[in-house]
Amino acid sequence: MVNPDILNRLAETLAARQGADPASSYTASLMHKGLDAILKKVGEEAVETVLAAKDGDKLHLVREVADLWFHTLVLLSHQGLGPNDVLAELARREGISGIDEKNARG
Ligand SMILES: N=c1c2ncn([C@@H]3O[C@H](COP(=O)(O)OP(=O)(O)OP(=O)(O)O)[C@@H](O)[C@H]3O)c2ncn1[C@@H]1O[C@H](COP(=O)(O)O)[C@@H](O)[C@H]1O
Repeated sequence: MVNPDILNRLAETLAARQGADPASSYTASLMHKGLDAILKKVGEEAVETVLAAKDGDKLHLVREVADLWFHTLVLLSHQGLGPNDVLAELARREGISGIDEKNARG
């Protein structure tokens, strides 16, 4: 299994790209273009993910989801957020669903 720390390492790299010379990297260039350009990429990658899922090629799907995750991480970083904010929300929901299951069982 791949070490999940990759999300935090990538987030640190993305934070370092904020304000860097746009000519120095893809991420620095995208962040320099601003929120609308980042949102456009997130939308494109979401559509490409849907198309990959429909074509039945699992490697293609994994690569498109990686592109989508990467661009959502760029979005989070641009907004002063990071993967831990999303993981905390998922953990909170896991707690909620645990409570719901207990209630459902009576
Ligand atoms: N994980 C990624 C990553 N995933 C996807 N991409 C880029 O996202 C783009 C995907 O867009 P497209 O498929 O539409 O390809 P494109 O035509 O080149 O994109 P556009 O010019 O149309 O925007 C490609 O340029 C990919 O290289 C990524 N670019 C960088 N990273 C990581 O981010 C970190 C910082 O990267 P740099 O900013 O490049 O140093 C490094 O650790 C990289 O590994």
